[in-house]
Formats: sequence, structure tokens, C-alpha cells
Amino acid sequence: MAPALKVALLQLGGFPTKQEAITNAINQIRIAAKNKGAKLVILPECWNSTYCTKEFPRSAEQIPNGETSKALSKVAGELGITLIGGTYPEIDAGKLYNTCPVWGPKGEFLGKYRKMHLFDMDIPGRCTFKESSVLTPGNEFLTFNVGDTKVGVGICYDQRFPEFAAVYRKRNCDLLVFPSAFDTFTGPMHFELIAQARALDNGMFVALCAPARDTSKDYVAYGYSTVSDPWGRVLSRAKEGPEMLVVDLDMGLRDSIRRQIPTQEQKRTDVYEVVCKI
Ligand SMILES: NC(=O)CC(=O)C(=O)O
Repeated sequence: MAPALKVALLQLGGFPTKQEAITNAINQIRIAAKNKGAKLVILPECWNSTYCTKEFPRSAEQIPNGETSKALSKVAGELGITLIGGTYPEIDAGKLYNTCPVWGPKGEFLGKYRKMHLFDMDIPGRCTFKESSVLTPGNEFLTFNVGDTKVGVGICYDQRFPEFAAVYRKRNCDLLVFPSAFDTFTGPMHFELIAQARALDNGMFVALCAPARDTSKDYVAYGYSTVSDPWGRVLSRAKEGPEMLVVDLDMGLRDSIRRQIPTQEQKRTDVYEVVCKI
């Protein structure tokens, strides 16, 4: 049987400057790989700048040619790990995206995923956010392998769409990763629940990697990064502050639920179906 995949989720704290955020992330990535033995390291959504629509144009970079990307590619190659670079704002041909880049163990660029479902939510007095006022949505899925494990990527709000995760299941993914930044209103109600639901729906691991909570910010992230196993159980959860989760993903759990509760084969595709149009 294939050995478990060791994965680290870095629930990073905020810093006053992008350069400080990058330096801290690189230090934490080194600890995850060298001290904890992680082969796959995951960063959160919008970890190197403030999560705010006004900030996106100011801090946007080209991906993979900007300063954050260059630093992440270098450290992935130096440590021989696969690195899911969380998200940061991308500028391309005059358009802005909320983008997650990925590098392989030689520091090679494996691809980027642009948030497909933009976070437009209006809960009066609690949380109002309109990413679509500045961002363009992406239209492409991203998958890659870490050894035998096939990984799919989404970003935060994407996790609310069961059909989105079902597409990755149809593409035979074993692990779905969402760099995320839920807020303190929806987070306690939905964050872990959604991770468990998407994991169970699809018989796959789901990892949600969030920034640490910082109450000095306009948008206060919830924290509580989490990993659910294919049976829908929480494997690991962080608290509010900066923290590193390190988990072993045992693919025996994927195999057992898929064999014992074979919902994928039992879908009534003669009656209904999830269709991917790209
Ligand atoms: N930040 C997001 O994209 C989504 C979110 O916070 C929520 O769905 O709640």
C-alpha cells in the first residue's frame, strides 16, 4: 500500500508589509518540510496582503513572474516539496484575479487556479463583500499529482458549490485543497461543515487552509483551518492564531469508503448528471 502523504497547512499570521509576510511564509515552509517532513505544503487565501477589494489592485503581481512567486518557486525547489502557494491578487492583461499558483519539487511551475466563484455576499451588519467589483472570475480547473495522490484546487467561496467538487471527483482527485478566508460570522456555521460535506460527497480528503485571525483588520478571518477525511470526519483543526497543521493522508480511507459505500457508481446518471462544460 502507498505510504501516507504528509501535508502541512500553514495558518499564517498577517504582517504590515508584503516582504515581511513573504519572509515569514518562507520560514514556516522550511519548518514544515525540514522539521515536520511535509511533502505537500499549503498556504492560505490572500496571505501576503489585506483581504480587501481596495487592496487587490495595489498588491497584484504577475503569476508566476512576480516577487512572491519567485520566492515560493525557489523554496519549493530548495526543499523538494510541492507547494500550493495560497492565493494572492494576480494582474494579467489589465484584469485582476484571485489566484492560487502551484510549484513542484524542482521549483517548476505546475499551474495556477483562478477563483471561479467570486465572493459576493451581503449579510447586512455582519459581512458584505463584493469581489466581482474588482476581480474577474477564472474558468479553468487545476489538477496535479503528488506521487500517486491526485490533487484538485479551488479557492474559498468555490467550496460552497457541490457541483464544483463533483467535477474534481469525476477527474479522479483524492484530495481537494481550498486556500480560504471565511469570516467570523459564516466561519463558525459553515467552514468545517462544508469541508466534511464535500469530503463525504466525493469520498476524498478536503483541506481548507485559512489565515490566522487578526482583529485589527477590516475583514477579520475566522482561522480554524481544517482537514476532513473521505468518511467526512475532521482529521485535524486549528484554532484562531498562527498555527501549523500537519496531517498524514492515508489513502486506505479513500479506498474503504469508495468500496463500502459506492455512491459514485450508484448515481442515477440516467436521470441526472454533473456536466463540466470546459
Ligand atoms: N472568502 C470567501 O471567498 C468566502 C467566504 O468567506 C464565505 O463563503 O463565507
